[in-house]
Amino acid sequence: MNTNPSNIMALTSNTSNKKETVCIFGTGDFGRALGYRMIQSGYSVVFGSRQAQTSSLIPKDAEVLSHAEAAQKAAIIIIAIPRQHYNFLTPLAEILHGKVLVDVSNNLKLNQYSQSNAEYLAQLIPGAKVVKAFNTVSAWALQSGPLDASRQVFVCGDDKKAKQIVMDIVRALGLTPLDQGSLLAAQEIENYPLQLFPMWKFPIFLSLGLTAFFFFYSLTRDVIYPYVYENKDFSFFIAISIPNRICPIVALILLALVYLPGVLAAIIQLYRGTKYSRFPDGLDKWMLCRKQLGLVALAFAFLHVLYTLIIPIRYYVRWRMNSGVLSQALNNRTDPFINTYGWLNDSYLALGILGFFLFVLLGITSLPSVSNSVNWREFRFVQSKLGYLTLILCTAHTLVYGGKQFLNVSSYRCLSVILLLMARER
Ligand SMILES: NC(=O)C1=CN([C@@H]2O[C@H](COP(=O)(O)OP(=O)(O)OC[C@H]3O[C@@H](n4cnc5c(N)ncnc54)[C@H](OP(=O)(O)O)[C@@H]3O)[C@@H](O)[C@H]2O)C=CC1
Ligand SMILES: [Cu+2]
Repeated sequence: MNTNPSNIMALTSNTSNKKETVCIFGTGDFGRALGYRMIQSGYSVVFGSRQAQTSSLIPKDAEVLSHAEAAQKAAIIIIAIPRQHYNFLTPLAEILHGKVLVDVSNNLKLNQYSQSNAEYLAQLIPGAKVVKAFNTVSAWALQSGPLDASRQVFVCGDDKKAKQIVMDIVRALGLTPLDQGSLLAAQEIENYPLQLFPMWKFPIFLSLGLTAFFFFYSLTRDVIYPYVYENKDFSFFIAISIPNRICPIVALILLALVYLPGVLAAIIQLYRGTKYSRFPDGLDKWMLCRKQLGLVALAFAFLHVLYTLIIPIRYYVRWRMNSGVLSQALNNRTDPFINTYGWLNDSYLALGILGFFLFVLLGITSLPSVSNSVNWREFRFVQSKLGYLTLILCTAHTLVYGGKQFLNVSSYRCLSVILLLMARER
């Protein structure tokens, strides 16, 4: 066993170009990819395999030995073998005693086993120091260079020193280790690769739901009602007018939902009189996907801006403007200039511009490369103070636009269409 400080020194110092020997059990896709990458980074690699023969696929600078022989050559052993074959390790328990065992395995289903693979390994070889790592990088990403995929490697383990050694290897391979704590975190780490955009699911489904709701609401109000009661065909509203009504509303609701859980959490903390208790599960998950909620909201706000910018070139708008001018001319009348309208219109546009500007600023500061360059206090300042200001500006923008008229007309129109439908049913 040689996990003494001199070894750790050798691993961390960049001046020694020959780093220590690492053993990899299993010459499958992942074992080979990892071995290849390690050799490139200056490590000596020994493979432990069932057949001690070199195939052309195995990196040529690596030795291939039996499991027992290979294990004796290194203090760190990476187990690149699926969990269901782990029991072949039991006879090797004596050789593996005191060594750092790195579990890289993944499962096929979420929570496939009650115990995480890494904990199972630790239980099989009680004398070894098990560290979970590398399961979130693919063999493909390792071979094609780290820039192509996520560089983050989640690491967890009960032995601090062992974890440190593994994190240094991760760094030497050009990846970014993220310490996730003790081996208890392994279950969660093993579930990561099986999840599909876990943080995006809720924001995306929510925005789709809201979009559908407001679409039918606006359809009833602006297309079906005029068609039924005034026999006017405004179906072309579906292309721009209705989307441009949906986008700001959904953006505003989502943005409000970014800040609502923080308020709820504060209320819960005040009510409970302590901040040292867990939040309800739903609130916890909601808090965790706030960034994604905010980014989806920003996308909707962006669409709203685009839809608004093209208003002057729309045929319908130009036609309405022209016919307004014509009817004034024909009736020999001039509409007076109303100062209040000037103020209302300009202030609602100004609020919208400022709100959108701050919204974009919020989005930019949530990018990892930007948020890494500011400290926690600065980040908090931008994300909370600026966030609330954005929310206020955007809400004011919407209200000045004519929330009152909008709601009155809408509810009246929607209700009458619904009543008509019900009457038809009978
Ligand atoms: N492929 C990938 O992109 C990733 C894989 N992983 C994990 O890495 C591990 C290996 O995956 P991968 O390389 O793709 O799988 P492979 O099927 O390609 O290789 C598995 C290797 O395990 C060894 N093995 C198989 N059966 C036994 C057994 N009964 N006893 C002893 N050794 C056995 C074999 O090596 P040998 O013939 O040399 O004995 C075999 O090559 C898995 O746990 C997987 O979840 C994690 C992240 C990404
Ligand atoms: Cu607007």
